[in-house]
Formats: sequence, C-alpha cells, structure tokens
Amino acid sequence: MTDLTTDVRVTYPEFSLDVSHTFPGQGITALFGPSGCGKSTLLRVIAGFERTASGRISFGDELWLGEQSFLPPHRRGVGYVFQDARLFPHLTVRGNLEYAHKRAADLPTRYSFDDVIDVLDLAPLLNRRAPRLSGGEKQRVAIGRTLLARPRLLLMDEPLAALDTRRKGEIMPYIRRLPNAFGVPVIYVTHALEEVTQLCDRIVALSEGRLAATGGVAETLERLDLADVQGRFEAGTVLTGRIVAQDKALHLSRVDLGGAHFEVPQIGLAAGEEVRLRVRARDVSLALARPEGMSIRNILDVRVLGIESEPTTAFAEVLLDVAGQHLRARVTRAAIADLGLRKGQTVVALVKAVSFDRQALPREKRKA
Ligand SMILES: Nc1ncnc2c1ncn2[C@@H]1O[C@H](COP(=O)(O)OP(=O)(O)OP(=O)(O)O)[C@@H](O)[C@H]1O
Repeated sequence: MTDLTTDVRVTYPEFSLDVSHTFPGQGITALFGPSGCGKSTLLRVIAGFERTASGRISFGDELWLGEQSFLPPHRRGVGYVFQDARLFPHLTVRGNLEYAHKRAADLPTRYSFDDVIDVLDLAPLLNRRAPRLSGGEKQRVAIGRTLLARPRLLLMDEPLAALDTRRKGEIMPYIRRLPNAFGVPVIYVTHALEEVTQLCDRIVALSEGRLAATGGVAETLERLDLADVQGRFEAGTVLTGRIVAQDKALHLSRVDLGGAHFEVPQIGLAAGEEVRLRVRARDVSLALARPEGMSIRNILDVRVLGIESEPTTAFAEVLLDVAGQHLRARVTRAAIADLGLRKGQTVVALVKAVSFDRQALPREKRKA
C-alpha cells in the first residue's frame, strides 16, 4: 500500500489551488466539490500534466515533484480515465486493449489480460469496434485499457458524467470493484453525490482551490455545507446497512440498518451485502406517533438530536438518530412549532420508498 502525499500550489490569473493532503494507497477517494473548485487541476498536477505546479508530491518514497525535481507523467505509473472514453475508433475492443497491454509488457503485473476482461465483463464486446458501443460500454473498455497499462494509481475525472442515470447505475459496481480486484487505489473526481455515496470510501472536498473537508463518506457529507455544491435541496445523510431480504415479485429490497429497517426499490446486490443509502432531508417527514393506514413504507422510530432553524427561510433542519446513525429532516419552522419538537424527543420519521432513485442504486449486471 503506497500513499500519495501532496503539498501543491498552482496559480492561474483568476484561480489558485493550494492543497496539502495524503491520499491513502487503497480504496476509492472522492475528489468532490462544485464546478470550478479545482478538482481537475489537482488531478492534472498529480498526473504531472501541470508544469507550473510548485510544492511537493511523493508516492511512497518516490519523489514526483520537489524544489529541483519533476518526474515526467510517463514515469509516474498513473492511469487516467477521462469523461469521454477516447478509444481508437478504427480498432476493435480487443485491438484497443491489446495496444495498451503490449506497451506495458515490461512493467510488473499483478493481474493478467484475462483478469481485466473478466472483472469488467468485456468478453462479449471484444470483436466490436468502438463506435458501435454504448457510452457505458465505451467507458468499461476505457477503464480496461487504462488498467492494462499497469498503473500504480488510477485517476478518474468524472468518468460517468456523460452517461444517463441508468447507465451510471450499471457501471458503478464495476468501478467499485477496481481497488480490490487490481490492487490499485483510485482518486475519483465528481460533483455527483450519488457517485460519492455508492462508490467512494472517503471524501476530499475542495472549495475555491482549498480543502473544505476530508474524511469518511457519511460523516463528511453530513458535515459539509453542501449548499454551494448541489443546493440545500439535495442535502441529506448516508446510512449504511445490509440487505436482509429481496422481494423479486414486488421489486423491493429490505435493508437492516442495525435495528431499524428500510424498504427501498430493489437493489442489485445479494442478501447479506452492505449497501449505502443516501436519504435527502427533504424526503423525510416527521410525526409524533406511528400513523396507520398510509402508503409510506418506511416508518422509523427516531430521536431528535438537534434542530437548526433558518430564520431567513420557512425551513428548519432536524438531525435525528436512527439505530445509531443519522438522518436529517427538512421541515417547515411552522411544523416544528405545531408539533412542539425539541431536542431529545422520540418521534417517528417517514420516508417514501419512491424517494430513492432506483436507477442510482447498484443494479444487477445485465446479460450482454
Ligand atoms: N490552464 C488554465 N489557465 C487558466 N485558468 C485555468 C486553467 N485551467 C483551469 N483554470 C481555471 O481554474 C479553475 C478550476 O478549474 P478545474 O477545471 O480544476 O475545476 P473543476 O473543479 O474540475 O471544475 P468542473 O467540475 O467544472 O470540471 C477554473 O476557474 C478554471 O477556469
């Protein structure tokens, strides 16, 4: 496991980046933040594409950038996956993959050509030419080709941004597997909260070229003021649970949060597997007692941990404990007053199953 330590600065006429952070040499780290905060710039600095960068970058005991030194990109052993797949259109998928494989023949390897085909399910595509692939298939091939160049670190710059929600849901499980299957850490640029929730192990959040927050996904998303990233409307919390039952007839999955249960549109993972659910604060309602005879599937006993009123809006955010995890409810200040809500009170939270975007949850692999 090799950590990447960065302490770097870049100055453009109207923007500056100044980031000091150690990226652990395992798992997937989200580089997250609003448009223009410097995510791609930092990725380019790490890859060695930004010659004006100053400071220090080291990968284990290898120095990539120092006062007197600059290791060129091709000697850093970094793989780069872009938003567009950039495949060779005149070659088949096999041709594209073999091109990268041959060029990396001298590099040490922990996995074979066939391992890459297997993990990314590329066998049915091998004889197709790039222009004949869907956007999601192209990205799977692009990831495979990058892996066959034997990177020691994989940088992915919004690889799903050009895909629709359904294709994103299909390709996310493949990306999730990359660090374990190929022993390569991933730094993953995105401004999509669903991708952070489903794919990443930790977050490095940037704001105007500076670190805004770093840490695990659930606690960082909860702490981070997301108002300038996706608007208050998108803010929420991430809950971790295990699938305990699948109802194939009704297309529902039951998730145990460690005591409390959630029912959500069917998730393409087996019973027993861990899953993360992002619940938006605006999708959570509160009641003083369990209602009867209603369509809402998720009715949870929760405790009020805190209430943040927003005097300049109609709303307040209520932080709740559900089986030791956090949930937020965005409700009107008028409702807080009417219900007489206060810290420490036990109430009931209501969440419609339909508020989970089924297509953004992990999906079963489709047969090619
Ligand atoms: N070569 C350059 N010269 C001058 N300014 C630049 C250059 N590259 C990027 N910038 C500016 O630096 C800022 C950060 O850009 P960057 O592409 O890193 O942001 P980002 O967070 O990746 O945004 P997005 O999510 O929109 O891709 C922007 O204001 C951009 O205009």
